Amino acid sequence: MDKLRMVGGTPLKGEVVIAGAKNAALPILCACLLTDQPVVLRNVPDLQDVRTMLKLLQEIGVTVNFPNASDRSHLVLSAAVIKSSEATYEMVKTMRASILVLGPLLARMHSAKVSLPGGCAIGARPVDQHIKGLKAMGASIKIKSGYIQAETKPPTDRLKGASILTDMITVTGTENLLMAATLASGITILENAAREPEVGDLAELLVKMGAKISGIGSDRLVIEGVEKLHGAEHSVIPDRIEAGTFLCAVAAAGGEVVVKHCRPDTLDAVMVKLKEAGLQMEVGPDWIKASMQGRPKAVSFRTSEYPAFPTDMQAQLMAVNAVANGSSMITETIFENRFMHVQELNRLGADIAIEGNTAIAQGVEKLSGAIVMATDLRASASLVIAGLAAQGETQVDRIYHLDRGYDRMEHKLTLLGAKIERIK
Ligand SMILES: CC(=O)N[C@H]1[C@@H](OP(=O)(O)OP(=O)(O)OC[C@H]2O[C@@H](n3ccc(=O)[nH]c3=O)[C@H](O)[C@@H]2O)O[C@H](CO)[C@@H](O)[C@@H]1O
Ligand SMILES: C=C(OP(=O)(O)O)C(=O)O
Repeated sequence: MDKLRMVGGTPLKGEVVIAGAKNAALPILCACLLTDQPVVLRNVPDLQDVRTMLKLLQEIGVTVNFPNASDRSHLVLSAAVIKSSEATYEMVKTMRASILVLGPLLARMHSAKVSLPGGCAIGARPVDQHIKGLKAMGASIKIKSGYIQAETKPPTDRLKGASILTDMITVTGTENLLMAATLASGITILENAAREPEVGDLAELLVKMGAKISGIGSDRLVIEGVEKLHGAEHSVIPDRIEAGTFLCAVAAAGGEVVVKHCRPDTLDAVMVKLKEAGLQMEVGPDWIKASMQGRPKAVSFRTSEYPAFPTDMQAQLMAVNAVANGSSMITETIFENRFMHVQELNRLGADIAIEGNTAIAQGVEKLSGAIVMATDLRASASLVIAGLAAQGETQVDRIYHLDRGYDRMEHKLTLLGAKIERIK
């Protein structure tokens, strides 16, 4: 198992180029199942979850081509032939986003068998709203032997448009239902839809493929189903979480970094908090120049759905608070168990206590390097940030979690002057 070893204390300096968003790329890759024509994608991040999704799509019958061998971000996918409508437990257990094949497969093939994802480190994460929505669209769904078995009925076999109000805001739930609705007969209204930019990016691609969607970016999506979608070209939006992670690294370790090829307009809530923490930022159309002198100030925050502060940035900003001047309260409202990084940050000398869904951090002047263990994707990022700010050597174990969602993070940090290396 790979590890990251770093020696902290060096301020970061230089430029970092942000990759395409994992959470936009994953549903977008699944959208290619909705058409028998090729879909051309650019700015796809080269990370483990994308490789897993491509493997799953290939098992289903999708052909995947990289037109330029040296550029893994440019892909052509063709789902001309679907040979299987199944996502096995083996695939789904390594990546929950595999559930995103359910809506497109059901819409196009009229049946799908997808393993139930089950819980994971950050929470139970049920998919009941995906199932409820597809049932409202006329699908018959059984849960058998750990699998969601879904089908639509003759004579037309098409899903039917429906008005769907989800019990809570769900990102992949909205995406699954949105994709399914594009090929349904009639009009689907998704109320309480997730407004995350990644949902909007998927919707933009679907429109390019011939889907009729209005309300993109709002919490009410109206989809008029069409009989067929066609091929399209699309560039995945930049990853706001990767950009935010690098901004937090500068806030914690100090220095001056230009975060390039990002979308500052998708980072408002994160930038407000980092500004409060003392990070100086100059913002351009697709870049943020961030600089930090001295210690950050502690900032309290709570996670919530977009456009509020993202849960996927909670651990990274907590690492900043760990070395900040003062104390902060961090409330996690999306996932019930997303504080696994706290005990590892404390192993580095942080002073953070948990009370229910709130973490109370007393900033310390210096963290000291130690061996720590990554428990999930963003927890790993927070440990790397803390390790960069700590005195001495830190080793982060189990970075396969980090590799799921970051495109060569240690390489990008090395270019910024960090003393970091991967140990195989
Ligand atoms: C691949 C992807 O895009 N992952 C993101 C997506 O995950 P994901 O789409 O899985 O997260 P959701 O938005 O669905 O989850 C939000 C909350 O709703 C609950 N829920 C969700 C669906 C459902 O059917 N029933 C239910 O109870 C979840 O357990 C959670 O408490 O959004 C999360 C919240 O922004 C992010 O942290 C993840 O990075
Ligand atoms: C929780 C995350 O991803 P996933 O939903 O794929 O587990 C994340 O990106 O932080």
